[in-house]
Amino acid sequence: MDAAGGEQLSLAAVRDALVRLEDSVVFALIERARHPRNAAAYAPGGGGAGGRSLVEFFVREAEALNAKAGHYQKPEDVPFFPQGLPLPLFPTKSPPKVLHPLASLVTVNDAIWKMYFDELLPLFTVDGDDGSYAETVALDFACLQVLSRRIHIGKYVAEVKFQDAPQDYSPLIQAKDSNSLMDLLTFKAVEEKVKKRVEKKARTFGQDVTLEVNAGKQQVTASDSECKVDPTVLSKLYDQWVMPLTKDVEVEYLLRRLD
Ligand SMILES: C=C(O[C@@H]1C=C(C(=O)O)C=C[C@H]1O)C(=O)O
Repeated sequence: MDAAGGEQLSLAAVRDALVRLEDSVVFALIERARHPRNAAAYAPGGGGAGGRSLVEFFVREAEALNAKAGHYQKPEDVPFFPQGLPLPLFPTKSPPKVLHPLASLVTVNDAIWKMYFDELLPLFTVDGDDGSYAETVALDFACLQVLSRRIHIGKYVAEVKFQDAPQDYSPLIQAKDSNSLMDLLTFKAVEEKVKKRVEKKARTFGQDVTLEVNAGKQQVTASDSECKVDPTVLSKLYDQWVMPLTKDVEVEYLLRRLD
């Protein structure tokens, strides 16, 4: 992962990459929240799209285009519909081989897809239909991609943790003890900070910036209901789904690490 320092992996560098991606996650949700739910974009489509919903049609087509351009070569860039993706049409540079070769098999995208549409979308979009279906699904794709990237960076997190303490991880991997691996790789104090920081980022990035001077201050702090995305949704997203799924990726990667 270039963002984590090329072939030189460290937990600090990987965590830095995760912190920067929080900005992208918050902005992607803010953009999608400009439109209401637009349920028609998720309903089964007509014959022209093989009965698929607009969102599925869009993501499949967008991933095919991305693949032709050379995307999905890195272990953290995982397509939602990998079956039958076209090959790159242009030369690609192989990413540094810092992970175990089986890393490419690890994907939790099905769970991310289900979480995003069934749980998350209703929390940060309002009921309604503004007819902007094409924009809506493009914004959904942006949200899905950034969430997936963030979560699959868990492969690098797991590799660094393994390299830092092979003597602790190896017996658990050999025993296929997923629960103990999960306990070993979990840092509760880090998770608490992540939740607080994403909530703060949503509160900061989600305000309208004005130049009006109010009571001597350049910018009045918005209440949560005035923010473009409810900041508590961000901490819930990370607490209930993003961090648990990242840790699932870590465990899945580690279970293959000695193969
Ligand atoms: C990613 C890490 O592993 C776990 C998952 C975290 C996350 O997804 O943010 C945070 C702490 C750990 O419990 C990490 O240690 O940084």
